[in-house]
Amino acid sequence: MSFEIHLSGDVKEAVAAAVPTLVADLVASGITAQNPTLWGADAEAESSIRLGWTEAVAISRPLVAPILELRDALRAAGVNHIVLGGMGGSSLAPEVITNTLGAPLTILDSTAPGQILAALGDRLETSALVVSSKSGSTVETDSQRRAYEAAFTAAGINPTERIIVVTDPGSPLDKSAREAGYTVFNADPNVGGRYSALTAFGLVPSGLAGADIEELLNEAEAISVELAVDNETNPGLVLGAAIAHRSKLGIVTDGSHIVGFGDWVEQLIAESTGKLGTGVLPVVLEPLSTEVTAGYADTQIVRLVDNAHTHFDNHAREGEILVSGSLGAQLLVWEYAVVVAGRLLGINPFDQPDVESAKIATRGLLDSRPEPTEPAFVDAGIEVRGPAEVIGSATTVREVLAALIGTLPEDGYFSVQAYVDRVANPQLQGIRDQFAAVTGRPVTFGWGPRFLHSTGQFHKGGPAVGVFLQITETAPADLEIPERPFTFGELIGAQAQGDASVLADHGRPVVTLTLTDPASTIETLFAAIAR
Ligand SMILES: O=P(O)(O)OC[C@H]1O[C@H](O)[C@H](O)[C@@H](O)[C@@H]1O
Repeated sequence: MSFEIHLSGDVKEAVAAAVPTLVADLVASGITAQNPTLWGADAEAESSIRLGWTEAVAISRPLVAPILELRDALRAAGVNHIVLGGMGGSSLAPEVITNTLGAPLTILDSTAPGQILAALGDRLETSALVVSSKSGSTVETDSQRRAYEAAFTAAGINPTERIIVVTDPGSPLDKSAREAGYTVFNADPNVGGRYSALTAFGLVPSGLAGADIEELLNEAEAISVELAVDNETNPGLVLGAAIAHRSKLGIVTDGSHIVGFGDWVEQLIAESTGKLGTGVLPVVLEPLSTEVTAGYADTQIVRLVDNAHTHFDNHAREGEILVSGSLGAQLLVWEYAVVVAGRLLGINPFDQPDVESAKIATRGLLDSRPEPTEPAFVDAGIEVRGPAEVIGSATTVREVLAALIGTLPEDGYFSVQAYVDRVANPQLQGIRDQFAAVTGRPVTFGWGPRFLHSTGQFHKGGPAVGVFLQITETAPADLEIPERPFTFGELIGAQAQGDASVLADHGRPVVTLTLTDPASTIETLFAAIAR
């Protein structure tokens, strides 16, 4: 079987109670037939143009041959390194696909100047860039394209031979890229970004990088009939009811062949469900994370394993969800499950009403260029900024972190948002485990600006129980964005500040720590998290 699910304990009971109604309401066949009325009248305008992913396998088949032809032509021209510029739904699927299938792909979903500089300095002579943007107007992706165009040109390489564009037909990027002479792949416009894994957005960069995309489509096809049938064992209905059971979902990869699934599914769940004050918070975890071993009443654990039934017999705990299956099947089952969960939660799983607010705040800051705010204090090279009611009389990072953690509500979560060069400072992610141990609550970690296109929607639109720690850096070097009035450093700075102001407008506590010398101050920061 290409997908298996195993349930036990109270989540099994919750699913048994919810699924018969979903079967009686013909939800599974309705999704497959692209019935836009399943999420209520308010969602209908959006859902009527967002269900194309249910037939993505059939629509994408004809793309396979041209992608493989281009891959071979690039290889013949000496290109041996594919870079992907794209955010959220335009890069998270290729990331999990290529990591799982062993095809090397450099993902550039950042505006951190150090990360852009490092990518530009890595095998430029033999690189090709895939620029992926559904809307064709995402500022990060546009900036990445500009940087590569300039770098290719400066190196004497014709950008039209090295830049490939994936976008919706008729987008601003579609028009400008065709005019510039780039190779363009159009995606199905009736599929939203986070549901686009099996469309051109998932397939073009993955196929160019060498992944077996035909097999991926076969894997998804193998589960599609099961997903369309209105019966109580339908995996989309069962998983959908299971993930809607609690307000937080800990996603644990535990011996699965799939690498990095959590980051892809995190966007799908957070953007689809986190709105109107409700939603399921995805928390990407490891088997030994505190959230898994401590077990919180509001946090459902789902384990991605390689055989759901034998794994349960051998390892898992009562009350967990276990899923196993091929990558192609997982992608499609989770897309069904999330829209089923959306129906159970009473929200529209196809919009992202709060993402725009951070973009507007960022644009405003880039236009008005306010004077930088002075830090409340500086401790050992770390500048501290935040609301007076949180900072209070604190004079050290340790004290301010304790004060911020003190604002966590009983049902809250702690969110770390690092607007930092992740390639140069990967160890910063380890801070998540430390906060999980000291807060006793679920902790999420996101690299900025990447997470703005993923969990950012939930932070603003979901239940108002998040507490936020921003970590920014004084980057060692900055980089111009060709023909733009701001640099990469100014852009990422405005993104952090813009999102902080929107979170504050939502009444959420946000403290910003700026590492003035990331290489040396990360250790200081780790030491400041009191145990
Ligand atoms: O593909 P693009 O249009 O560039 O969009 C990239 C991302 O932008 C926004 O943040 C949306 O909320 C995401 O759902 C989307 O994946």
